[in-house]
Amino acid sequence: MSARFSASPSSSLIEETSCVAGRRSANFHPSIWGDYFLKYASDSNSMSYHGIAEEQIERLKGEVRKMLTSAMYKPTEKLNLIDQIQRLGIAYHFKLEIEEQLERIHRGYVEYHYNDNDNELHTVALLFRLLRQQGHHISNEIFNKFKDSDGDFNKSLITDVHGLLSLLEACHLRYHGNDNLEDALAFTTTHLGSIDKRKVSPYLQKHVSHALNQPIYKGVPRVEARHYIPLYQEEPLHNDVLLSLAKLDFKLVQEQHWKELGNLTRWWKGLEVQRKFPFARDRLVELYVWWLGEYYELEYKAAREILTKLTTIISIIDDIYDVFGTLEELELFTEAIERWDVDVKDGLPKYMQECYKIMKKQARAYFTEAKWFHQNHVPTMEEYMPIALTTSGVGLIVVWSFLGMGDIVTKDVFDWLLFSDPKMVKASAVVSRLMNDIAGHKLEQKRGHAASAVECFMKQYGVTEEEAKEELRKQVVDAWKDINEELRHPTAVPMPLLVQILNHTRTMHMTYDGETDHYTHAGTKLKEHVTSLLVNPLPM
Ligand SMILES: CC(C)=CCC/C(C)=C/COP(=O)(O)OP(=O)(O)O
Repeated sequence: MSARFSASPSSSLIEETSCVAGRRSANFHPSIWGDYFLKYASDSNSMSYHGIAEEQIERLKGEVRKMLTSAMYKPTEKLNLIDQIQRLGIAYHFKLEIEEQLERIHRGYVEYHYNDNDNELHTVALLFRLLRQQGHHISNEIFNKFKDSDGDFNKSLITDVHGLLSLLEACHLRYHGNDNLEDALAFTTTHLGSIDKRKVSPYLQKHVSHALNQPIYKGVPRVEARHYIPLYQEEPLHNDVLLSLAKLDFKLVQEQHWKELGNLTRWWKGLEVQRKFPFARDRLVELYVWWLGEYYELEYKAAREILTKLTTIISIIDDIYDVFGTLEELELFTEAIERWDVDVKDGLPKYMQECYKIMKKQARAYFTEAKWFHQNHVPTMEEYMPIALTTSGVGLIVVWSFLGMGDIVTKDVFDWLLFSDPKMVKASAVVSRLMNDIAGHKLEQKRGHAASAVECFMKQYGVTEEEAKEELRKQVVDAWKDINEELRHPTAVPMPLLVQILNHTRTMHMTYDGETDHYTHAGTKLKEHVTSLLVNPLPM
């Protein structure tokens, strides 16, 4: 007999349901943060640090703007300046200036081939990375001049640690068929992994060991800025203006984040989630940090709030389908969602109707996975992937994340998103789903979970777990190449929106990198990110 949900859930609901035979429990660890951030909740708009820092920040911004536009700097110096500004997390203040400077540098490169005589690996690799990142066309053949007559990268480069580091970072922007960058990735990884520490400064050593684990292009911008600011301070030739601006800006924005998270904690407590859904993951803070990964700027306050609230609810729904609900309950629940009226009488705009449909599609996909589990069915990859890409939640998240982005999100953008099956969104979903499946495989199978891509692949192709994971990792690499290609001009929709999807992919990559699902088991990597972004002060 299955339990019935009452209109107002109470603790008796759980007592009633917990005795149902066959119901699983995942024993998710409780919230790590509890009420920690409640102390920051506030209805007032004032921020104590704001007044002190704002004037200083404006002055420093003016100085940086002058540096960026000054004719005194050579293109190479400008590239280094832009790289530092981006790594320090302050590029959003200089979007137009950076765009204009890179445009000029690109023109110089295309029309005057100014770079052809540049044999410094660092400069060439930085030029390549910054231009591709901005959507400009630049061929990977630019690196062929660093190869010898056998087609291998020149052995003399091995001692150029700075150059190798920049080449490694550039490799992550490769497209399909950029074979020399595949070689470059192997070459740089091998040689950077065995550098002679006596010959390299401690600053450069730290930089190298970080880049080997976390390439800048795939890193979450706010997390990387928090890592880079203190590291940049150790760089003997650092620029004081950039450093001061980065620190002040980080602190000012952090104060806003504290307040948002304080208010979200208050909202979350009011929902009494722990009492009503004790079986579910309580991950408000982790989700908030995910969405800081998408946008951390002050202007996206409302967007972060929308995303955090909606995804805390989706996370509970995910646990109802994946863990707690019995098949009969899940059927009732899915039918109830299906009954949501899309054709509301007064006529919702079409894109809003689509939001309903997406939510229904999500519930249907969760239900399909639940049925597979209850029927012990291991689908083929062809059967599995369309459903699993939906349950990755990327389609849903991209729609929700665009809602708070203001006027840049036009009707055409929603048409592209909802009706054209965009390659960028699909590739992002592939990265999220496959990395999630690889990371969660062992523990999910132990507690009982629908088959993941790892099992589907093993069964269909008769291979071992390691072989399946290896193949799925290759598919992740290919999906990243799709993403890189979609960022080329002319882009399907304005670049900031694609960067938003890129940021989502980066956040998922960070969460599911390796063999642990860091969202479910939030006590290690994600806890470190919460601590560094929202608890530990940035040394001033
Ligand atoms: C991107 C979205 C929708 C975020 C909301 C929270 C959520 C459901 C996270 C994924 O959990 P999981 O790692 O258990 O995922 P799954 O159950 O799909 O494996």
